[in-house]
Amino acid sequence: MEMIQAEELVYEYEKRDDEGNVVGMHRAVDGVDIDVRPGQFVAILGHNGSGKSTLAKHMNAILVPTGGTMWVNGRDTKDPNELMNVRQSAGMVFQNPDNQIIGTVVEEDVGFGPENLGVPTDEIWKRVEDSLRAVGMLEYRKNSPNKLSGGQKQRVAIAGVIAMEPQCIVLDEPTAMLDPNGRKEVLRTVHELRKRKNVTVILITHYMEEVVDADWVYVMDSGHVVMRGTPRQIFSQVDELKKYHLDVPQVTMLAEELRKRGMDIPKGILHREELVEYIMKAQKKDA
Ligand SMILES: Nc1ncnc2c1ncn2[C@@H]1O[C@H](COP(=O)(O)OP(=O)(O)OP(=O)(O)O)[C@@H](O)[C@H]1O
Repeated sequence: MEMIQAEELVYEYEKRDDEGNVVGMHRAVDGVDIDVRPGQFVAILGHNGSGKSTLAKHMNAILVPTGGTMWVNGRDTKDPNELMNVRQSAGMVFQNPDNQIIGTVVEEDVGFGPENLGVPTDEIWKRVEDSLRAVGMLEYRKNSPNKLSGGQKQRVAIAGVIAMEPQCIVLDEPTAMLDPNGRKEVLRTVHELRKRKNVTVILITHYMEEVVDADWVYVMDSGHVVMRGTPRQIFSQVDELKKYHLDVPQVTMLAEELRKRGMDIPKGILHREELVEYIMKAQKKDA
């Protein structure tokens, strides 16, 4: 069974005038099909306003479709009886860590989720410890979240989500407000989590570098999925991506430049080491 499945998903927001009267509808997601299998790392790319957040909010029933269907762990999110199950299956991490952290002490904050689920107290403490360890924040358990860096706060927010033991974690531009170090920290944490807990990860981002290790990539534009494939397939299509106002990772761009100038390098290079190998080979051939 798929972990996340959308079929012909449509979501329309109401457009309102200054007085608050509904003056029309705006279709933010327009007939989207996606499939995410358990344990996969799937990335969703798209420039501002392409509908990524609206789609993400369907994955734990913050929004329910106005057309089509979203299943989370096999459950239709439109069914009110499944709400708890859906919310427990897929945890969400948002852009701004300040809006997600409510506790005044780190460990208390991480414990809120399981507490709300009615988890017994000693089990809560076990989960808090385990989750903080998984994101590398255990030594900060007694700290006040206010004093942490953006990256650390975001890792606490992630710990708060995994303490609820979801099978799937949806991260909606979790690094958008972070400096380069914070971004690296959070990304490393997400990858560690996948390895240790085998959770399904859905990462919404517009940083191309964050996508190279994904199993599958969806590109969105104007509410539609316009490209889908492995990172290599997606980043081989530099011109197509430009059409959707997206770049390719720097290393892919550099490889593309060299390829255009006649060096024997294939399309869709994703890793620096790969590029170095090809350059070395090309040099040897010339020598
Ligand atoms: N609450 C809302 N009410 C009305 N329109 C909205 C609302 N939220 C988003 N929209 C509109 O829906 C479209 C898709 O927005 P969405 O936030 O899903 O895109 P996004 O790809 O996540 O963008 P970003 O990268 O800026 O977060 C945009 O045109 C946006 O203006």
